[in-house]
Formats: sequence, structure tokens, C-alpha cells
Amino acid sequence: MQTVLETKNVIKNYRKTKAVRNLSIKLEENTIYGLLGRNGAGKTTLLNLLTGHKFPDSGEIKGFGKTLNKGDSLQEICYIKDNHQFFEESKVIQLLNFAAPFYEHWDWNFANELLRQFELDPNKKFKKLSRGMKSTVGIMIGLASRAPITIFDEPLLGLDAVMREKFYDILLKDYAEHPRTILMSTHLIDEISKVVEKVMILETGSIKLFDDMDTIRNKSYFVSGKSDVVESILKHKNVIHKDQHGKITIAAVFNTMSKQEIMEAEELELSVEGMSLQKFFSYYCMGGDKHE
Ligand SMILES: Nc1ncnc2c1ncn2[C@@H]1O[C@H](COP(=O)(O)OP(=O)(O)OP(=O)(O)O)[C@@H](O)[C@H]1O
Repeated sequence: MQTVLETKNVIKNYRKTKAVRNLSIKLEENTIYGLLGRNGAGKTTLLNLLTGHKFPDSGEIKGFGKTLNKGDSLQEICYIKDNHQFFEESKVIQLLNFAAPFYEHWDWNFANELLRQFELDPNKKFKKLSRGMKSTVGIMIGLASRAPITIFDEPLLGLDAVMREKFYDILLKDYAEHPRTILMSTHLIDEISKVVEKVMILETGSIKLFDDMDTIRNKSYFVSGKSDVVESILKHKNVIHKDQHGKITIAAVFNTMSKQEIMEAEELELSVEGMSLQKFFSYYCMGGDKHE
């Protein structure tokens, strides 16, 4: 698959804060990426660097194989930020009219359909929209742009569960018909696990994990049962968290377990269950999610 965006040894500091540390990643065409990380992990900084809104202190950023110099930004990118800088006095339809010419693949039929689906009055002024409605304006522009690379920074802030489901459904349907690269940073981890194909976890400016969603799903398990049996079966496995309840241990494992190993565990009266991405993220990054 073609690489559409790439960073090589990118560093970005804000005075003493090392926001992005020596980061090298490749984003491929026609893939949906989820960008995860705790507050302050460097997600927004990375997105700003990829989109030319910020320039690295050192390292290189390439779009479609070409190095981006200071001030360059790719026409192929649509970047929707969480802090909407839209003109407050403008009506929704004026904002769409303003955005459309920037994007070669903009689809007005789709934009109008999105207005209907998200129940937005095109003649309402942006400043009079609720927080969630403001987010839907960004979402609509991001989707209708059909940009080869669409980047959303926390697109779902303020959206209720119904609207968020609507977004995931529309995104997946449209992506199936018009494949492109979509990179989305979010804290709604379980929700996006249904949508993303690859997951990137940032921790203090570095990549902690970059893997296929399916691989993560297939490698993350809870194994529970009598403590000594759990301990013996997991001796050589990557246990990322353990909980002890009397004589019972519940272990969170991030490792491949073969069908044979699962069968053997079950024969020893252990239970082996899948783990949600949220749980995996918590255990993998935070050493437990007891404070959720
Ligand atoms: N303009 C700035 N000036 C100084 N420090 C900054 C600036 N922007 C970000 N930082 C710092 O850089 C680090 C990374 O911030 P960034 O906003 O990229 O994280 P994030 O992962 O997007 O966080 P969140 O999930 O809370 O939005 C943090 O320590 C933050 O305090």
C-alpha cells in the first residue's frame, strides 16, 4: 500500500516540554487510524505537525513522498480541529460554501444528506449552535470533503450517543464507497474500536504501540481462575495487569494464545475472555483502570 504521510525522527518541543520525541511513523492510503493517548501525550501536536500547522524542531515530514517545508501544507488533507475556529457569525450553509472550494473531491449531495442526517438547520448561525451541533459542522466538512487524508482531532466532543453512532455508521458506509486515509484522535476508545483498522498509542510524545486493531483484539485476553493455575499457565506470557480476589486471579494478557493453549486453559477450569480496547488501553498505558 502507498504511504501517504510519513514522519522521520520528528521532534517538537515547547520550551522545556518534549511534546513529540523522535517520532517515525507511516500512514498508508485507504486506512482508518485511531490515535489514542492520555491527556498531554502529544496527539494534537502530532496532528498539527502532520498538517503543517506546526513545524518540527528537527526531523522530516513527507506527504505523498515529498518533504514538507516550513509553511507547506498538503492540499489533499482536510484537518478538523476540536477547537472550532469557524466564523461565529456565519450560518452553517455559509461555512459549507466557504469550505467546499478547498477540496477537490467535495460532494454537495453528500453534504446536504449530512445536514439532514445530523438534523442541522443550514440557516442557523454557528454561534447559536450547541456544543454538539458545532462538532457536527466539523464532522460534516470532514466527511463531505472526501479528502484523500482526513484528520479529525476529537471530532465527537459534545455529541450525544445517538449522534456518535450516526457518525460511525455514516463514516463506515462512506469509507466503503470512497476509501481514503482517515486519522482520528479520540478518548472514546471502545467506540472507535468498531471503526478503526489501525491503532496508534502515543505516550509522552513517543509511539507506545502501532498495530492492527484485529491484532490487538486477538492478542488481548482476560484469563481468570485459581491463582496457582493462572500463574503456571501464564509463565511465559506478557501479563499487563493482575487482580487478586482471594484465591482467584484475573490476569490481563497481551500475547497470542493459540487455540490449543486456550483449550488447555479451559480444561484447567480457567476462563479466557476477550478484552475491550478501553480496558487494554488502560492496562497497557496506565497500569490499571481502577480510577475510571
Ligand atoms: N502551545 C503550547 N505551549 C506549550 N506547551 C504546549 C503547547 N501545546 C501543547 N503543549 C504541551 O505539549 C504536550 C502535548 O500536548 P498535546 O496538546 O499535543 O497533547 P494531547 O495528547 O493532544 O492532549 P489532550 O488529550 O489533553 O488533548 C503537553 O505537555 C502540553 O502541555
